[in-house]
Amino acid sequence: MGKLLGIEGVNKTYQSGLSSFQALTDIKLDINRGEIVVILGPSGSGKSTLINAIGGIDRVDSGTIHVDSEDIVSLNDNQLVHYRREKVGFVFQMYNLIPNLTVYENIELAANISKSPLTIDELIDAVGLTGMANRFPRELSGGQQQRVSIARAIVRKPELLLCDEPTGALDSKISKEILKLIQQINDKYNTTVLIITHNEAISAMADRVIALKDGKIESNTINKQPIEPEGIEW
Ligand SMILES: Nc1ncnc2c1ncn2[C@@H]1O[C@H](COP(=O)(O)OP(=O)(O)OP(=O)(O)O)[C@@H](O)[C@H]1O
Repeated sequence: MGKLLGIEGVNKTYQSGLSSFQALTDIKLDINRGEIVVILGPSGSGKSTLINAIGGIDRVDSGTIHVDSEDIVSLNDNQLVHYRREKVGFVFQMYNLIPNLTVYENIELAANISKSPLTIDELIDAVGLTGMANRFPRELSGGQQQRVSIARAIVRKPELLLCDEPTGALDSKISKEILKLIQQINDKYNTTVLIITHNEAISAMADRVIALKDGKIESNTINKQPIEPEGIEW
């Protein structure tokens, strides 16, 4: 399998006015290529801060974050843009689709900044949206919108798919379908997947479960028998 991500000694403090808040403390974490990792923790535990640092959206104060052999902490802003375009796909709780673009065009926008994107029509089929290429986001259900956002995230074939509460706005049945799609993508493209959630049930489908508490890693557990998302007891 081999290591994809190596995090060492990462700290992050937010300043607001005169007060400061330490959101991440001495994070150390290795993740292998092709793993599905669930990052669990209560609100405020630092999950988004950690995933945003891994995705090159946000900067940390100290430490190293190696993706392949490159330490992204040492990259300048332009290099970081390049890193995000080449290696990272993001999925958020609220889909963040562009309302006046169709399904096809939302995905195309992301494809356009890649040298060799996946074929959009094939991808629309693969995420279960056959026949919906010309619909606008408002003509889709929440689950369907999340499928578009997943297609948009993977059209550039990223090594890392970072999902921040991907099922936070969906009911349990649709959530399982979305998690199933994420698992299929992991299988098909060997994409390494990080899923942030406060829903402990989702950890049943993970290869590795990281528990965060007060900005620290409380546990890092290998799940020897990950289950299919449809079997998750919500
Ligand atoms: N830009 C910011 N400025 C100041 N404090 C921040 C900022 N962003 C996050 N924080 C604080 O850092 C802590 C960790 O936030 P983070 O969003 O990483 O937590 P989380 O585990 O993702 O929480 P949630 O599940 O609610 O999204 C929180 O206490 C939050 O208030």
